Amino acid sequence: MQTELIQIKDMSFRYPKAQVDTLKNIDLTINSGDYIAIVGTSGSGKSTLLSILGLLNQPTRGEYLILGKNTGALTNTSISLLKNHEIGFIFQNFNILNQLNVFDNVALPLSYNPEIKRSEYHNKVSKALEQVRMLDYIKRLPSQLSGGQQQRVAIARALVNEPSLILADEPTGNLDSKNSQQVFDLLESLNRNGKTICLITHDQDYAKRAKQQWLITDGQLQSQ
Ligand SMILES: Nc1ncnc2c1ncn2[C@@H]1O[C@H](COP(=O)(O)OP(=O)(O)OP(=O)(O)O)[C@@H](O)[C@H]1O
Repeated sequence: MQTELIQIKDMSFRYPKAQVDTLKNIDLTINSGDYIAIVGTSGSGKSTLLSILGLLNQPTRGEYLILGKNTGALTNTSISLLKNHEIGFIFQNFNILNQLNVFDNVALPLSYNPEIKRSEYHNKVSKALEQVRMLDYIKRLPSQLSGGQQQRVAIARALVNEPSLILADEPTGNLDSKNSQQVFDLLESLNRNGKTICLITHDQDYAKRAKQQWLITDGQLQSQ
């Protein structure tokens, strides 16, 4: 049975000191197991919507619920915990730390999770690296990996806490077409295995590979 993971209700967002709303009256439901793509041109509001979904910004009006919890009613500490436990981020520029090896990069989100003991790190990191077929590279530094491999490490880091939702912001923006294919194949296989994915992209062709498409135009979201 599908459960409602994310509910956004009549939500608008305005940046401090801005004259107009960047996001306007958005309604969006994401169920567990969904794979949705949000497409839009530059400046349409994709990253802003992602910042709301990822709990980096709070709506100015309207509601954002995760697993039935109204995020507007939570303390900053609860928001941080929710972000760390329930959301895995994948960015265009990988955002992995060059001075840390693959193991330490993937383990990073675990260190913000007080419920996880150090003795559990190895199993959890190995499991995440196995899912992206990077276990053989566990001791390497990022500089010893290709761009595609670095992005797979970043995906493992997004998976390590077993979050409810994966948010992928232009995950192949810095990759060639072969590596991009591999990343999308990987996202699809994660989704087949039950992961809920929200992809943000300006690329219609990649968006079509998701199960559902939404278009954002000038801060307004509509189903495709
Ligand atoms: N910190 C900010 N303060 C004020 N306005 C902002 C801020 N960040 C973004 N904006 C504005 O909000 C609008 C949407 O920006 P956003 O970055 O969400 O678009 P985008 O669709 O992700 O664009 P791109 O594809 O170029 O990354 C733009 O008009 C932008 O100028």
